[in-house]
Amino acid sequence: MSADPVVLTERLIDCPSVTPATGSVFDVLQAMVVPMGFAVHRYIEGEAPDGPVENLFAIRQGPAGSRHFAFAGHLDVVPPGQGWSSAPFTAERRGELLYGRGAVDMKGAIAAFVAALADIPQDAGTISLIITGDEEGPARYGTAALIERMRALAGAGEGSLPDLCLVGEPTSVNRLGDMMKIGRRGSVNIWLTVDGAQGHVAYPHLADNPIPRLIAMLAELDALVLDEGSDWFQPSNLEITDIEVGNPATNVIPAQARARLSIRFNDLHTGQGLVDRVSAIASRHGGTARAVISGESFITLPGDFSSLIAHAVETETGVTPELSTTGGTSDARFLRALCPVVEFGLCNATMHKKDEAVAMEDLRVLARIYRRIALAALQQPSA
Ligand SMILES: N[C@@H](CCC[C@H](NC(=O)CCC(=O)O)C(=O)O)C(=O)O
Ligand SMILES: [Zn+2]
Ligand SMILES: [Zn+2]
Repeated sequence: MSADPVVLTERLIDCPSVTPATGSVFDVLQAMVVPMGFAVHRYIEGEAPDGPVENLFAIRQGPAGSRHFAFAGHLDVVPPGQGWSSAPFTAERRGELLYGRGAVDMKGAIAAFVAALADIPQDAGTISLIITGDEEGPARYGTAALIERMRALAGAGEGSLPDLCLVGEPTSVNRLGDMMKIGRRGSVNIWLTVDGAQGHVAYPHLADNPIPRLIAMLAELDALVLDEGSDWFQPSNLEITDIEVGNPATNVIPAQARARLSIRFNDLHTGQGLVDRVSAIASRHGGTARAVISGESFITLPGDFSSLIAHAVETETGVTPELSTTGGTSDARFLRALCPVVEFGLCNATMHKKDEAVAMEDLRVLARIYRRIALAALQQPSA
């Protein structure tokens, strides 16, 4: 089996795996790591619409008492959308770039994990891969469920929980190595409903139109300034992401109007605090709010772990990574329950877009960075 991360990325891209992912893409990953001595545990959980989701935990035990370092990521990808120059699920090399859905987010990083592992001796310590088939979606049966399985395995003596974990999300911006993520803002999605009374538009006194109340509610919510940012985080933001009435008739006042919000919040807030605040505003306008808190904000404060990652990046690229908490959330919000987590990966300019592409040389450099990180993390004294 080739350990060239470009070839490994091609094999993964060639398996369609839109969220929720199961099956062939996991078969391919399993075939890559079993010859390296990894024990592979695979689980399929959940039903439509949020499942079934496949998750994979692969572990190679080091000497007794050795440290355990984990690479984490996702094999699911967002839908390709329209307008690609080549087939999104057939990897294609053009010039210095490799094209295909998942090239940077994040099959390329998983290929780089594998290429790095091929070059790490078993006696260096315990290494694992924590790979989900639902990071891009609701994640109901994804990494959180896999963590439960890992805890059960560890309890049964069939593995151990990691001491440190690196998530390979595409954190770099303009060039490989310029940014790593040491934390993430929290995320909450809120569905708003305003009920009225249906009726004829020419007889409004016999109806109650919910739309003006929804508009007033959204205007008040949209005007909120949640904060100005904090020591480690950018300001929180509230975005209206959908407005829906679904009224096909020109002469009917509808019975109900709905909207949806997404709030990305920093460490000055909790998800529940924001839900309570939005609910109070909704209620003043005669509406209701239903919320799903995806995750709270978190930070892995700069220290030995972030330093060793920065050192590996600097050694291979000459670039000093900025320590950031910007952007969306990630599965690090679940993994932080196990151990300190930091994220580092490829350039993210084409993620979720048509013609997603990775520089093939970046894949090779990333594999070398990941190898350095794993070896250094396994040698780090226990806290
Ligand atoms: N469905 C959940 C979680 C969605 C996770 C998603 N993450 C990214 O897009 C990563 C991008 C980056 O690295 O900045 C997100 O933040 O939407 C939810 O809605 O919270
Ligand atoms: Zn991703
Ligand atoms: Zn993504």
